[in-house]
Amino acid sequence: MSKVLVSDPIDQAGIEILSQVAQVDVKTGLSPEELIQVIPEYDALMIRSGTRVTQEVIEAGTQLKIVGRAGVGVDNVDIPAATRRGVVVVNSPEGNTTAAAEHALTMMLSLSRYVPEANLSVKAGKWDRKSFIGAEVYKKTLGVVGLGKIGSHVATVAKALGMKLLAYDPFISADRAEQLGCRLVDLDILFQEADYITLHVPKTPETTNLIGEEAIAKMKPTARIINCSRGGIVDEDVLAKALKEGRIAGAALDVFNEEPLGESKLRELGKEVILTPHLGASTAEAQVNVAIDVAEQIRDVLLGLPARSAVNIPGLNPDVMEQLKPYLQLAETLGTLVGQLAGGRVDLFNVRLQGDLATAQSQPIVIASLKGLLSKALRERVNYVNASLEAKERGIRVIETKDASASDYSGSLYLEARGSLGQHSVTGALLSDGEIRVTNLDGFPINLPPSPYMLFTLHRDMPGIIGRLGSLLGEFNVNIASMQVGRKIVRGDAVMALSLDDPLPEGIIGEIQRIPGITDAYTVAL
Ligand SMILES: NC(=O)C1=CN([C@@H]2O[C@H](COP(=O)(O)OP(=O)(O)OC[C@H]3O[C@@H](n4cnc5c(N)ncnc54)[C@H](O)[C@@H]3O)[C@@H](O)[C@H]2O)C=CC1
Ligand SMILES: O=C(O)CCC(=O)C(=O)O
Repeated sequence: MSKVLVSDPIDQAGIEILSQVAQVDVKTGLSPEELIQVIPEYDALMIRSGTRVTQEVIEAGTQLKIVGRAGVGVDNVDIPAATRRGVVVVNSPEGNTTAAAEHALTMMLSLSRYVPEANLSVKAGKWDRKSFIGAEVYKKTLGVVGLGKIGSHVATVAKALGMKLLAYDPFISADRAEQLGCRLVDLDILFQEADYITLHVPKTPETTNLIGEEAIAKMKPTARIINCSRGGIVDEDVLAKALKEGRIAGAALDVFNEEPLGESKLRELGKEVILTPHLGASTAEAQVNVAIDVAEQIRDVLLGLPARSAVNIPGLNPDVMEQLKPYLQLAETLGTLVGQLAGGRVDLFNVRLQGDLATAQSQPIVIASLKGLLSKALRERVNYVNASLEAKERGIRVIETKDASASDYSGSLYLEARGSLGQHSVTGALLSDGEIRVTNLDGFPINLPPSPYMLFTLHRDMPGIIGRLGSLLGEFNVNIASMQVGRKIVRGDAVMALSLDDPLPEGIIGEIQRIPGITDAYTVAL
């Protein structure tokens, strides 16, 4: 039975799903050393933002197949290290969107009306109304930095509050911004015009210290900043100084460079600052959503099924994956076949989607073909996550093309590989019942269902060869399941493709190659 380690607090709904397929151990609060010590036992790791999944953790996790982040941000996981090791990393891209957006809006309104400080004052026995004269957000300008899922929800609600909206997001179209009632502007204009600036971006080299000295210098003295995205996007020392000097009016932060927040000048400030301990996703609803979403994906991956929100399998949209599943199997089978025909050290790999298949998204099919191509060399180490990276690191040049006109079947896949045994090609298609057929080998038309053991020969089309090969296999006690001959012209070059019930014994290939008329022979094990 698989074993899952849950190393951060996760809703019980997630634990129940995992328990259907695995032994689940909940061990929260592990030190980095303790995590490295226990991780070799586990097939899956489920985390929130508390656990850092470093390269050391990934490398120690020799059984690890999947890391599930019950939330959005995966900046606490070393994705390149996971990808290199073929470990799938999944998250819950939408489970806490509403919670995080509502927290940002709560921060904005609380900051405007000094709610936290006023509350403390009443609880301390005071009745001070003069110190808490706030500001209305109605008709004020909100600058949304990052108009993704959370930023869009914030914009929608802020619009209903009567705010004017500016947005900065280099990856969002002006049309999309307009639909949300936002004017898409440059960052400088947003900084200059906004009364409130709310950040909803991932932490990247471009967004690190986005709010620093230069940005603050452009802001109005009445500007207020809200950060419920990631620590480090705001330079905390610069912010504390600007607030102390009254260069901006306020800030509300949920996330920090170091968490838990240690010593910080921000703690010394008054009602103009609100600090919360990374509570954006902390609603009962969001925690159920993310736990279920991620636990289901871990369960599926442990059962050998694809994950719907893998962050390190590029471009594999879940719906597209579902439609393409039979073709992924075809691609992997043909990749394995052509990889063995071409031998090791493949340096060029052509993938051509033909006929109806030419309209499909090619990337998953290329990845599946590469997985097959590398399967002999890398065995179970190669998977959908690392196939492209492994191919790149081996110097394999991958060329993908599409040809809608070139197919006998409604859709087919052509793969060609150049390796130590020369250049070889295979074409394959799916029958109406989903069965795979190899329809062409090195330019020779055939019609062969793939089987675990196969033998291919290149020979002259002349009488007696098939008989001699059959007798030789018989002598070695190898049973032939099916056989196909492909030729372009009578008595010209031809290929023979045999499905075998048994693996070929050592040394037989040399004997096959010595049969007069046979110029080459290859074995393939799928
Ligand atoms: N405080 C909390 O508890 C929570 C924090 N988050 C964080 O909130 C952030 C946003 O999450 P989502 O909206 O779900 O992500 P998302 O991926 O839907 O949106 C992010 C947006 O940022 C944009 N973006 C990327 N680089 C940018 C740049 N240099 N400048 C401007 N825009 C840029 C992207 O185009 C995208 O539209 C993430 O950092 C996530 O980790 C998410 C959930 C809870
Ligand atoms: O797990 C949490 O509470 C943090 C959520 C978060 O920051 C995220 O989903 O990116």
